[in-house]
Amino acid sequence: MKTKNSAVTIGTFDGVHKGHKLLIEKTLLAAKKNNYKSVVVALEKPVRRVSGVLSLGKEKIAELSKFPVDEIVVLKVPSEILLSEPEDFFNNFLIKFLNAKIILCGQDFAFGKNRKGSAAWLKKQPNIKLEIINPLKISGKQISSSKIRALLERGDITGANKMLGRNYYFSGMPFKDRGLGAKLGFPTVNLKIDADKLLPKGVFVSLIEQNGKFFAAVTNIGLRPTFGKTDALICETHILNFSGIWKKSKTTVYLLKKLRSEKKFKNIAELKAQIAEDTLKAKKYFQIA
Ligand SMILES: Cc1cc2nc3c(=O)[nH]c(=O)nc-3n(C[C@H](O)[C@H](O)[C@H](O)COP(=O)(O)O)c2cc1C
Ligand SMILES: Nc1ncnc2c1ncn2[C@@H]1O[C@H](COP(=O)(O)OP(=O)(O)O)[C@@H](O)[C@H]1O
Repeated sequence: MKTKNSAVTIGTFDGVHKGHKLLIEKTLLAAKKNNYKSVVVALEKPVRRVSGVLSLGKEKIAELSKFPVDEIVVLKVPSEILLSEPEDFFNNFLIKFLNAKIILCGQDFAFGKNRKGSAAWLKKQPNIKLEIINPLKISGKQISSSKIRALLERGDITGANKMLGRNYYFSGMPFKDRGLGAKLGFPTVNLKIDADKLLPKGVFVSLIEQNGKFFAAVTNIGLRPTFGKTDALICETHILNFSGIWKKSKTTVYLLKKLRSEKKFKNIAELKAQIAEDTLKAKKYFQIA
């Protein structure tokens, strides 16, 4: 049986940012106008090595599922289909499998061996309409996943959130650490986060969520240099006005604003005073006492 014709958008969609949103909305519109089904083809992760991803596979699917698209297809990276000649990908996957009639993509999208299947290449193929979407700009700056990654690496969470059109988040399971936080007067929820996820360093105003419940908080992402530097980045969150027990189930942290960079303090008293100040600033941000 022949499946319904489709309007297809293809991309890596790392972060599912505001530019991606525009691309998906245009795909939905094209599908509606022509009575086609709407399809998003997303690469599981960037083909080229990156310092960390904005969205892990599951997060990407969750973000893409917020749009009323008919179908989401996730392609493994690397996969045979992505490494094949662009003709194979085009004929077997896009035309025969998806019945694509319209393809929408960003200027720089390319698939197939040696990135031969570029937008220019697609334009030359018969029986297909190609719509290239110009990159969306914010205050004159082009939105892109690599730009957002660079902003996060600089700790510019405000800039990154603007381009994402949402607050940057990450999830993990809480784990028990050395118990120093409570002794310090600031207990923290420590999260184990997938090593592929990009984490900005610093102290942030944040929201912490578990089972749909959100709490105002402060989060430190760093190496804790004052207490004997750790090898890998640690992520710890002190919840404002909370003194219960945080359950050992999936927890998500949303970063709202950077307060400062992490630093090595001369002694515990100085670190304690600084965390007290961070906490006060976060309370002011949320307008809570
Ligand atoms: C808001 C906040 C800011 C922090 N800032 C720093 C910092 O600048 N330098 C540092 O060495 N540790 C910092 N820490 C980490 C503390 O050293 C950490 O909470 C303490 O070591 C507790 O460790 P534990 O998880 O083993 O109990 C910060 C923690 C929080 C919650
Ligand atoms: N305000 C709070 N913010 C974060 N965790 C809190 C808070 N109040 C109580 N807790 C509890 O304290 C635990 C962390 O205590 P802490 O001494 O920092 O231990 P750890 O060494 O595991 O970081 C949390 O897992 C949580 O159950």
